[in-house]
Amino acid sequence: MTTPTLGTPLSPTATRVMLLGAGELGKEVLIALQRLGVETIAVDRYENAPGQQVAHHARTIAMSDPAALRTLIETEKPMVVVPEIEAIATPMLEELEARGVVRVIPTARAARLTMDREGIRRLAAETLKLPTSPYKFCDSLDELQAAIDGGIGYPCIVKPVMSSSGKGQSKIDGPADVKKAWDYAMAGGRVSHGRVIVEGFIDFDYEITQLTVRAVGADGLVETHFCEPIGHIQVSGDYVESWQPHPMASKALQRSREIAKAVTDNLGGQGIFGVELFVKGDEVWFSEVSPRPHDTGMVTMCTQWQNEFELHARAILGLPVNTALKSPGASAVVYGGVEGKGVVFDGVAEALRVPNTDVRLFGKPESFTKRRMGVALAFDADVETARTRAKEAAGKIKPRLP
Ligand SMILES: Nc1ncnc2c1ncn2[C@@H]1O[C@H](COP(=O)(O)OP(=O)(O)OP(=O)(O)O)[C@@H](O)[C@H]1O
Ligand SMILES: NCC(=O)N[C@@H]1O[C@H](COP(=O)([O-])[O-])[C@@H](O)[C@H]1O
Ligand SMILES: [Mg+2]
Repeated sequence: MTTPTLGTPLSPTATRVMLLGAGELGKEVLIALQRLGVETIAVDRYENAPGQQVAHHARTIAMSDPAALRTLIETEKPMVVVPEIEAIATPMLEELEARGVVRVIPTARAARLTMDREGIRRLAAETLKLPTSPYKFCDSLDELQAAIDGGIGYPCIVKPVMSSSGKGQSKIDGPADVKKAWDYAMAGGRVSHGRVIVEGFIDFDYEITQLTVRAVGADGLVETHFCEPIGHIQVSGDYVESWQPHPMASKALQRSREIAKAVTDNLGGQGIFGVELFVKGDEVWFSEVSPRPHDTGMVTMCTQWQNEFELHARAILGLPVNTALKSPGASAVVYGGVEGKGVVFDGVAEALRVPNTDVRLFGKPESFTKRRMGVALAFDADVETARTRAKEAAGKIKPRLP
């Protein structure tokens, strides 16, 4: 591999990078790329997505439509395409990558395998033999009931195969919940699919995200770098709070990193991955992986010298990375709380008066009760103080209809 060269944006020498998905995570990747003089194209399914507001170019298409995706990539001719959400026509990305039209981050195969839960779960559990919850894939309510009766048992968790941030996910505690969970999954997936995964419930002590970076070293070979583990709390399958570093016994940390390395080695390419793991004592289960920055990793905006978005940008461009921690810290989510367009945010000044805090408002054009609209960040001498302050700051921000 040759040493990377960067060009001048909006000129014939520009290094052009396209983000497929331009939510809060993509917005920060775009900002990191812009700081390195990269020309950016932000694509999303709706107008004025957060990342579209900071990129050089904004495009709105149905990213799950293969023909629309191909036309866009062939027209815009980016050097690199960076998937930011799951719901993308990834077989088309594989085709374009195979034809040498574009480079996909980390690889088109990784984007395809992680776009639905089946690809990545079968790879982790069946090919790599990593420990996971027991699971079955089902295409009907009858199959779901049979899977539960046939061994998954209660409690268990049902998720659409294509969904994220807990959409369509629910816990089943007994036979009375099965139909409700099926109906909820059918309504909640990102692409209507009619297929779910049912997983046995893991009674973990805590869960972490192990951010793992594959970046090119001085010798031109890809090296793996680990961030400090991120602890988090999820409500209804969506993250509400995260902190870094999460204290871990050395054996559990070592096991977590072995699992993260096994999965990311197989997925390959360059970039950051968010490896989600459940931990009980020294036992560690693989849950899933994002081949991109992770929502719980937003905490790194106040805890690392190079946050997860900067790490992704650097790894993509073939530049060196530094995953060192700067300070313990925490993040807490600000939900919309209301339904409507053009919401206003009261209490930002009060939030920022909480010591050592910062705030990101994503600028999403429309609010839903449970849509993530912003995040509060706090650093401190210890994680517990940071958590308290991040939650206090988040609680002071009040979105309302204009
Ligand atoms: N088998 C399980 N046992 C126990 N808890 C689980 C299980 N599966 C999921 N959970 C809980 O639900 C959360 C969300 O699950 P998962 O990560 O699979 O959903 P997701 O929709 O992909 O979320 P995201 O896209 O935000 O990562 C997990 O972080 C965990 O707290
Ligand atoms: N867990 C995945 C995740 O957090 N993804 C982030 O949420 C955005 C979609 O938000 P929206 O549903 O509010 O449009 C995505 O674009 C990405 O930034
Ligand atoms: Mg998850």
